[in-house]
Amino acid sequence: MISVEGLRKVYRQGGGRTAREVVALDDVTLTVPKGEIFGILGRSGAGKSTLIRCLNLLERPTAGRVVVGGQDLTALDATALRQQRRRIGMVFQHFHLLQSRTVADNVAVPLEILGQDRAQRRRRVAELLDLVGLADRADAYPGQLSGGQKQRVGIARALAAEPDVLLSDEATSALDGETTAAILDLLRDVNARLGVTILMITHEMPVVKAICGSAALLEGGRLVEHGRLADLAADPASALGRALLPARAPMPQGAGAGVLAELTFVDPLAATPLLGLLARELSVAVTLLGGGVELIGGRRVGRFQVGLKGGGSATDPAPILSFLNTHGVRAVLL
Ligand SMILES: Nc1ncnc2c1ncn2[C@@H]1O[C@H](COP(=O)(O)OP(=O)(O)OP(=O)(O)O)[C@@H](O)[C@H]1O
Repeated sequence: MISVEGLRKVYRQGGGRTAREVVALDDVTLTVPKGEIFGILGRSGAGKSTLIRCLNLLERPTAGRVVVGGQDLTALDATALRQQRRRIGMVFQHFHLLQSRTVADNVAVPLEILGQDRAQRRRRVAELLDLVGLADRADAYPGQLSGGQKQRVGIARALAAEPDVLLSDEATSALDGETTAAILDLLRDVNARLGVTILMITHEMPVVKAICGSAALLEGGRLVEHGRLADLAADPASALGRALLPARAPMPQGAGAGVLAELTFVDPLAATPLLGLLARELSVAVTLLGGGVELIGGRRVGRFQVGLKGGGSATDPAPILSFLNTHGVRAVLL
């Protein structure tokens, strides 16, 4: 649904002699499949907002292509671009609602731009407010709403023109924990019911963990990693994976437990018999020292710290690690 190829954005900051160039995006290449909820993580200044503004061409990239639904946005003239932008809805951190308009009239803005008549607009607005759970607040003004309700209006407005893609720029960053969870539930529901592809920009890992199937990490304008959440979490070398499944409390010293290792696997139920196999085939005793199982990207991912003893492990753990790795368990020595 979204394909970004070699995206580069260079800003000029300052003027005259002190002018300097800032590379906000550097050769970013990314594909987001239809129906996916995709998270873009990164610290402040990593280039997240620039990426989202380049995705709908609010900002023109210095180089590279942005293809949405098969249409190369970077190749379009202004009129064609306005048409295509309707396929992309935007949700903002600070909502950007018109304070002098009611909830219903805020949601109707994109429909007015589309030229729909009053009856069509009224029908569609009622549908949208129902979808976001605000049917009873149609005549309220934004100033009379809570933050979570304002964001529901923002989401209804973003969906009004039936977009294929929703771009969410820190949509929950101004909300408390409970409200964040409710808004994420709503976005998940919108994704499941309408099939809208959602790209979420956030600096909060819990947001990604709660809702995304895949994610990417931006650092200094470069995309340093991306993939499916469960695969990232199962990869001990992945920075995103480490953040998804951080180390637990300090591990107790496994006195007499043998060589210490960390085992990571997707779907622990399928992997568990392997520990029995280790005992039978390599005569290795496995002592469980720590770890746990979490639901990440809709899949169960386990990470356990273990002691491995016997089977020659005291001197050479390589055969055990290689046995585990060939059976789909990522095993590293601690
Ligand atoms: N309009 C602009 N003019 C000049 N430089 C800019 C402009 N917009 C962004 N930048 C610079 O580009 C870099 C990336 O900024 P961007 O706002 O995309 O980061 P971000 O990851 O969204 O950060 P935050 O989470 O703080 O919003 C920063 O160094 C920033 O100073």
